Amino acid sequence: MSIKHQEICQPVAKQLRLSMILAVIAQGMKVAIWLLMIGIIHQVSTGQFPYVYLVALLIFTVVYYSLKIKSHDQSHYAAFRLEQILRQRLSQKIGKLPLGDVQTIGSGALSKVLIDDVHALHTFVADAPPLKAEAYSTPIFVLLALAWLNLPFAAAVLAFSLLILWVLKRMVARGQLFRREYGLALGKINSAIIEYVQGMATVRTFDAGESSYGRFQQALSHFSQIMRDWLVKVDLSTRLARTLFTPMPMMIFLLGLGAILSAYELISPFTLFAFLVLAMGLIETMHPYMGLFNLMEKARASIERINEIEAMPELTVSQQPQLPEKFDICFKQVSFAYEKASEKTVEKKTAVLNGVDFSVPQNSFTAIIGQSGSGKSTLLSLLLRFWDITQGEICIGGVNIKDIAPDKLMSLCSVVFQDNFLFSGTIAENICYGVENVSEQDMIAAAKQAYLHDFIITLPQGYQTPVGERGQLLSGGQKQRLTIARAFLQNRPILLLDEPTAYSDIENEAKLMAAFSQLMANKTVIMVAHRLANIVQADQIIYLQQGKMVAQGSHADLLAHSTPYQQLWQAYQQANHWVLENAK
Ligand SMILES: Nc1ncnc2c1ncn2[C@@H]1O[C@H](COP(=O)(O)OP(=O)(O)OP(=O)(O)O)[C@@H](O)[C@H]1O
Repeated sequence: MSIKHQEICQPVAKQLRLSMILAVIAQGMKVAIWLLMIGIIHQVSTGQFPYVYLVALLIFTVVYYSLKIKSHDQSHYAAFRLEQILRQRLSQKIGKLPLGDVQTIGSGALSKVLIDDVHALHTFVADAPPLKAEAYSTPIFVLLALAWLNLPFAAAVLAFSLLILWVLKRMVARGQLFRREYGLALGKINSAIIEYVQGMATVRTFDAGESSYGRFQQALSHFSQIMRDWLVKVDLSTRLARTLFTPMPMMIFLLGLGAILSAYELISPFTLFAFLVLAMGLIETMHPYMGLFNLMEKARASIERINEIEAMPELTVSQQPQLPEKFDICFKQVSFAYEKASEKTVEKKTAVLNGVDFSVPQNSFTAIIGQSGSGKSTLLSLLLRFWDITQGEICIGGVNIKDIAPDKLMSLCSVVFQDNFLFSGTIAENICYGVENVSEQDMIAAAKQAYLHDFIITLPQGYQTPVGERGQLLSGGQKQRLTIARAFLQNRPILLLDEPTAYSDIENEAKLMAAFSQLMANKTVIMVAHRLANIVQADQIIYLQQGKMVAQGSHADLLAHSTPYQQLWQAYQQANHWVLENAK
């Protein structure tokens, strides 16, 4: 096992070592059993009854199988333990990563690591240690036994075995090259299938599946091409090596050499027979080596993916965390750029926010407006430390958010996003999520405040209705109002709203805004909004354009002094007028 394997198996290293020691002793027993069998035939051929040999054979066989089973038990138990340890370690690690990184990797890829890769490692850890012990120790035992029988003949067998190993190594190297290409081609097919199946609704609506299906077809023919190339380039050497790995070539070699040596009376016919039996065993022990190699190759990619996650930088946590006593918010010269894999250097990264500087007094209402992509949602993500800012400082109550423990920071903020994640529990569980000891009365009151109660009571199971996986049984607006009900229950000092009326119709929007004004009372509120009508009441409006602040002030201030805002307001009025005119 390579260094990488050893590192990842460290938590169960002791148990794996025990498994290997037991496997080595078992293999020693196995060679002893072969020697006993040869001895029995020798005694029978000389007219003696091999009492002692038979008893010894029986005992050795029982011990051999017991050790072998014990060795496999140890490695399998270790594999189960390691699987559990790795899943715990990885989920703890994911919990400490910046949320933005978690979103970038994606839930699909992360669950693949936690489920498939950890499972692949289980198979490797369960089977590789005994195989490794067998593959390396048996040839040594066999060669020692051969050397004991006849040293020069044993040296010849060793030379022939090394030749076979050399051929095998060459084959492995060629196979390795192919394996990489094979992996890449298989990856392409997989993503083409996932894209085709997951995006089925879009695929059917827009191109009747032709272009997506075309991509899948392309990946498939690329894969077939690689397989054809493999047949031409690699298959010949594979078959050659497989042939060498059968007992036949070794048998021919031994019989040829043995015939010559016994013609010169250098070995007896019985020694030749003993060599034939033992050398067959030697060939047999090389098979686990091939199995081991296959296992290692399969585990390698999984180990790399697990290591990648374990090596990711965690959200930095202050050694002396502080808890703010006030809840005003301050963005000081904040700049930020998303790090993309293709843009490793800071210079190359495109800034999403550039020198943003504003304060939100405690219990006031600040609205963030701006064109799509101007960085409004990013601003909220930065306050929650989904990502850490590149330059500047964000403070709550004068405390830098990096000095607030991440869980405490979260406990200060209620968040209502455009796309709200729900757990696959009931409506009641989702409303009360993250809030302890909620009475039914309080929960219903919160649902009423969020204009959700009337809908819930129309459902046959009421508050106990399951919301489905990720809340898919509820509409976008219902999900959003459920999150608003949760925010009512949480009653945290800071409220962050990202397009809170995105899913509502005109009637509900008015109701929601009324609900929000209740929710916002005595809280520091930042609301990202597209609909300007909802924010004319804001104490302060921040207008972002391409990551820069172009205006700051109340609606009245901005209308009086900010040209960009005046233009925006005019455009908004015209659009509303146009909607009303056309609706008549
Ligand atoms: N996770 C991410 N990784 C890389 N780039 C991102 C990520 N999220 C957003 N961006 C980019 O950052 C810029 C700002 O995005 P952001 O979502 O903050 O804008 P926004 O003003 O909220 O837009 P909208 O009004 O459309 O929601 C966009 O150019 C977007 O492409």
